Amino acid sequence: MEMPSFLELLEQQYKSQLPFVAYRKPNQKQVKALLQQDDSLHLAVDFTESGFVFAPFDNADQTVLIPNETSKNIESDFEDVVFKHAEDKVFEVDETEKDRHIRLVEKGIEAIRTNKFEKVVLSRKESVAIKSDSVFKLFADLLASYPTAFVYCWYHPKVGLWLGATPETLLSVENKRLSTMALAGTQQYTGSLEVAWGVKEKEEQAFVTTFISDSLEPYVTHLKQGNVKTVKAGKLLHLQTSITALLKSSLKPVIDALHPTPAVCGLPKLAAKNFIINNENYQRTFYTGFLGELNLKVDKSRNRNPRNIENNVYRALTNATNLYVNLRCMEVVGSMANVFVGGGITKDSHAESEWNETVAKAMTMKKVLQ
Ligand SMILES: C=C(O[C@@H]1C=C(C(=O)O)C=C[C@H]1O)C(=O)O
Repeated sequence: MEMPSFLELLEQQYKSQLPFVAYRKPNQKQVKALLQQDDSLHLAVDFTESGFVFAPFDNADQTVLIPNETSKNIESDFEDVVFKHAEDKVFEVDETEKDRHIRLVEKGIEAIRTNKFEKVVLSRKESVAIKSDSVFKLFADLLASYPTAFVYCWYHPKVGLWLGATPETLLSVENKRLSTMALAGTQQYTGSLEVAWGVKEKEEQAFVTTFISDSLEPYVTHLKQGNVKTVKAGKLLHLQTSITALLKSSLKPVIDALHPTPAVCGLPKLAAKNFIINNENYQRTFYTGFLGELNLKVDKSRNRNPRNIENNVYRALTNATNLYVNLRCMEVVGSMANVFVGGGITKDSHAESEWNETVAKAMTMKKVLQ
């Protein structure tokens, strides 16, 4: 399907107030969408379901599912339209918000120094006016601006409308092959990937790697960790370690063990999570939750020519799950967008730098909103 017709179908679905998700996986051209045919709220309960999941930060809350079988599947190759952005606009600093975030970070550092936990990820929400006349233009702009991210637009009339371009995989499983990543540590990209990292960034990223490997251990075999490398996400750089393994259990216990990882919550998990819930002055809802394909059947046969009968007999249907952490995202409410941003706090954090980091992260979404 051509991109304009694809976007038109999404627009019709949205106008009819019916749930849908449109998404493109990192470094791919193909944009897919699931269009639900009624407005019921389906839930993923044990992760044996098939469809697209949208899970909140707090795993005590419900995970929404757009079921695969009963939804209409459409896809299109994204044509790279060039979007003209004004030179990065300088947004005015909201001094009240800055003070509030700095006080929150200082409280976090204090809690770490008095041994309440080792790391906590603290975040805030910022409301920004939407200049664009269509959310689908925003979506297309995100697709064009962030080719290496998982880019999505998700809607349910009973939940809301979210868009994002996340650099972080929570978990990918194809048949039994599992891959994930430990992503943390942030600095601005200034033209090179050859950069030095401070002790604070190296330590906070190492916390995430250790946690992920330890959490996976009971459920996998052949666990392997790659080297730590620098990766680019929009105008930011992060430290990343790839982790692979063979899954020997079902999905649910693995997801429960991983989510929320110390990349978005902290360590130990429960103490950090309680601190976040009691001290951030807003509800994260789906920010730092996860989203993506759950148990979708993908055709992995090498020869896709339908006339090649021999190959089709051996068509390899793979069961694939590809989940991403909901970062660099926004919730659209009327003509405003709530942009969500946070950063990892350790004993070596400086509150002012942490504020600046959230300002830089907010630009990922603000760039398409300006
Ligand atoms: C919490 C966010 O990002 C996470 C925190 C990072 C950090 O603290 O350096 C880096 C990448 C993400 O794992 C966010 O983008 O809001």
